[in-house]
Amino acid sequence: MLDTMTISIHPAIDNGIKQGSESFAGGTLVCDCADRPVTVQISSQVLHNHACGCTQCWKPKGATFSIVGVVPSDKVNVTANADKLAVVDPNATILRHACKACGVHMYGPIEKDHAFKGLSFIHAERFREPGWAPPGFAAFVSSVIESGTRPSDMPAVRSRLKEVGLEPYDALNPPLMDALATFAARKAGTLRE
Ligand SMILES: N[C@@H](CCC(=O)N[C@@H](CS)C(=O)NCC(=O)O)C(=O)O
Ligand SMILES: [Zn+2]
Ligand SMILES: [Zn+2]
Repeated sequence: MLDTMTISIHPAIDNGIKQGSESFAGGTLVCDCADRPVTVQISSQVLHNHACGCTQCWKPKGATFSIVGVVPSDKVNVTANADKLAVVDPNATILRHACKACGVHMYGPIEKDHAFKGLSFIHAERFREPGWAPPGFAAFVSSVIESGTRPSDMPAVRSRLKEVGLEPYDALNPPLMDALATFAARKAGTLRE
């Protein structure tokens, strides 16, 4: 079993999670291309930022988790080299727009009928500017097994997440799970206010 100190979660988490700034109200997301990088202007702080262990979210090379959060979709504007963007999977709930050259996911709106419709998923580590809200929990933790983490290492992964203050969940955290269930109950006509 891996020692908790040797477990790598994500570079921006392993080396100490940086605090956000109260006054941060957005900035520019940049892809990894040296030539003609895609830039996306975000006019909002990132909300519900978290570590995600799923196989679908973009992560930097060597990372076990992604760092992902949301902003209102009307706060997202592609400002350069939009021609390099393509949707990774048009059938997914999150329409992840990735740079075709470097692979970085720049923004992923939810446009279908869904509790999170109108929000776009972004990777705040791609902001040029500091001050973005740090991740506050870890989601889809068990899913890291699907990208090659040994099942026997999962206790160490969860211990390390707790050690750095990110409560591990195997889906989303309780407030977001409640939002999904509230949406489902409203649709089913079973919601009690
Ligand atoms: N175990 C699956 C979980 C995938 C999953 O459900 N991801 C979540 C967190 S990002 C989701 O909301 N996906 C919606 C989507 O990918 O559009 C995997 O790792 O691929
Ligand atoms: Zn790129
Ligand atoms: Zn994910």
